[in-house]
Amino acid sequence: MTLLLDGKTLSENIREEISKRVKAITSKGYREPTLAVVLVGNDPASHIYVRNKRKACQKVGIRSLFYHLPENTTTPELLDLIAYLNSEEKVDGILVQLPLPEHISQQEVILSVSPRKDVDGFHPENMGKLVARIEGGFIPCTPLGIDLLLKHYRIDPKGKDVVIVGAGFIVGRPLALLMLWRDATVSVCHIHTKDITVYTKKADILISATGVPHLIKGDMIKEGAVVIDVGISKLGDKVVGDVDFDSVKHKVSAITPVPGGVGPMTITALLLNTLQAYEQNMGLKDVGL
Ligand SMILES: Nc1nc2c(c(=O)[nH]1)N[C@@H](CN(C=O)c1ccc(C(=O)N[C@@H](CCC(=O)O)C(=O)O)cc1)CN2
Ligand SMILES: [Mg+2]
Repeated sequence: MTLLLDGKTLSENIREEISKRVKAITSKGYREPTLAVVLVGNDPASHIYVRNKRKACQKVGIRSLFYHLPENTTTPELLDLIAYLNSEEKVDGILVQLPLPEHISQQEVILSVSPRKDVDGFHPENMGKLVARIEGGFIPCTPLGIDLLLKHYRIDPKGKDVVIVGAGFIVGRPLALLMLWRDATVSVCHIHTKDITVYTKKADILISATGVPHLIKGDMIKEGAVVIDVGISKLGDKVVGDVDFDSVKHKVSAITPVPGGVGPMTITALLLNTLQAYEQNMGLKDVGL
């Protein structure tokens, strides 16, 4: 029997808990948590993700402020906005949707967000905490969502061979650090890997985050492996992942669907990070809340 790792239902349950926590705090007279969402340009997928994030915020009682800047925004203009949001006491979290237009320096933008408001966990201070295994930083949303999904289904990466396909900044690299934190033996494959099948075939837990539709086929996988599919691509009208679900599903012990697996967990992790930013900003733990 193959276990379907249902990120949609788990997300709904966690969001319910977040909503209860927000209600409990605001009913004591505290203001609501606030997330500033920044979108530059008109990438259609980014528009959808931002809309979904804002809807999710609204449902759990997090206020979201939306800053939609034109495609031709310059790096200094964007940095000015971020400096303002950093200084605003009532803004707990700042999220700059990626990818940014080519002419904007992603590096400068990431460095400019205050580490205490960096709910995406992209600032080097937060990435550094991931390297050093220091609690209390922000963990990037997709890696955190995957970690929560594995925990929920009692899949412990400790001592396992975890193979990550894709070494991107948003998922692959921070996920490798998080899986090391969880005591897994981690391999990361990328565009220059000679033969990814050598690695995928030995994975106890295989996580693919490439955006190449149906890259991972059944004959590339070890019998009984756990497969986590981070990819989201369009094939015609269908949303598909990196994993060729039909050829893989009978061979594995557990697998995430696309949609409804990692995607919703990414947004749930953002809500959790925003709640964490709010609680730290308001000093709620100091007053016993
Ligand atoms: N600042 C950030 N930018 C980006 C991030 C991020 O974490 N922070 N991640 C990705 C995109 N992303 C969130 O921003 C994201 C992608 C997909 C989903 C999702 O729920 N997917 C659905 C399917 C969606 C569909 O039908 O098209 C699913 O898997 O069920 C959520 C978030 C890049 N940018
Ligand atoms: Mg999914």
